[in-house]
Amino acid sequence: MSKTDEVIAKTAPEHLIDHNLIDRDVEKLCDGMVLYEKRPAKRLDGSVAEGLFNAWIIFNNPKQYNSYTTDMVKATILAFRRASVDREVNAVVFTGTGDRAFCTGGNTKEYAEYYAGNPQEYRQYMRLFNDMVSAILACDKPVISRVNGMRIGGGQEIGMACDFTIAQDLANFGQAGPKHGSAAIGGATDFLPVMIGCEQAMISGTLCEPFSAHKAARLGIIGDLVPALKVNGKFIANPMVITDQMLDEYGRVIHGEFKTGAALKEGRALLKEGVVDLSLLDQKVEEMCAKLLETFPECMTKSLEELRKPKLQAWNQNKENSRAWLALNMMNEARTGFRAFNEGTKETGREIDFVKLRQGLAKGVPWTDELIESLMPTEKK
Ligand SMILES: CC(C)(COP(=O)(O)OP(=O)(O)OC[C@H]1O[C@@H](n2cnc3c(N)ncnc32)[C@H](O)[C@@H]1OP(=O)(O)O)[C@@H](O)C(=O)NCCC(=O)NCCSC(=O)C1=CCCCC1=O
Repeated sequence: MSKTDEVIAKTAPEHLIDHNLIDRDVEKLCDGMVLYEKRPAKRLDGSVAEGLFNAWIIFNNPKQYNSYTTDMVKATILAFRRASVDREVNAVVFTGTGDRAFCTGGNTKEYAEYYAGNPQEYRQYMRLFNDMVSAILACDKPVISRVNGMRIGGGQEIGMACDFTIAQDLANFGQAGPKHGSAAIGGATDFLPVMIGCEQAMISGTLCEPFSAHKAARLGIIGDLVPALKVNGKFIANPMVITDQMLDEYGRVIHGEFKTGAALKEGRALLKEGVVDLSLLDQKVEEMCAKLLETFPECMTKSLEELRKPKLQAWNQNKENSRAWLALNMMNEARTGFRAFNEGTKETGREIDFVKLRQGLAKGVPWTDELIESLMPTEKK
């Protein structure tokens, strides 16, 4: 027994007060669609730090790209609270099941089939959503977004609320809002300008064009990335993205941009040949957890509190107005856009004809059920 072990044995209180909010398994709140696991924390040399853990909060809805349902949002709030007050927890790893998606945001089926046209219900949902973002930003432990696959829409928003992001390099990032009837005001419009500057934030928050993990690293949205594709037993960089060239012939930065034409075709073929292996991602995440472990805990929490302020201040300034606007928007554009995504298919497309809508609005047509119905992507475009 070391000297410190002796002191611990002598001075630890017999009874500890539990500061957790509710004493129920997170999994039970949402049919196992959010998992909460305590995994042994390790030192930098890889040895287990006995009695200490990292809390893994895992979205487990892979068939719907780990989009979150209302029950999952509730479970996530409580999971973050649990990790925040657990004395044994060093860091939180926030991730999703599988290798396709970290999270693609709110569950569009639920949006289309329950919340569409029901603003008072969506306002209540948005209370929960806002609490989920706030729970991440208020967690007393450092939060790492382990990006196992695409991080889109609300998924990108909750990802950006985290303190660190480590991604596998096949993952894409971006917003979905204005294409699907929403505005990216669940955190993106607050965090993006702070993280990547106003111009890039504007591009991401309005145009909804996905970008690669390599570009995300270049822009500064993520802290680190690792390769995930193994071809013939060897890790290679995402073959659908330009990773071996910085500039094009005109001096424009192209590193991290998606390949096009024949190069893209080749990249896709290579992707099919390989297998996705997230072991390097886990290694990097463990390494980050170990670095965080080897620090003073209260100084760590204070540093987090201070460094989160730019994000938190923007978020707190806007979140209530955003909630109210999003609720009312469920009467028309969200109602239309999320229904279109939910009812459309790969064949019909999952977006409305935006020009047709704009042509109607230019003539002053009101938002009627008939208008919405006419915009659904039922015919082949
Ligand atoms: C671009 C995509 C993320 C990926 O496209 P692709 O790779 O072509 O896959 P799909 O065939 O589209 O999807 C595969 C299956 O997953 C289902 N899916 C995907 N995303 C969701 C989701 N968010 N909710 C429910 N189900 C989802 C999809 O239906 C497919 O299943 P199927 O059985 O039909 O084969 C693309 O999937 C995409 O654009 N997804 C939707 C993104 C989105 O609109 N998210 C919501 C954004 S809004 C939001 O998150 C908000 C947060 C809080 C504030 C308010 C707000 O709006």
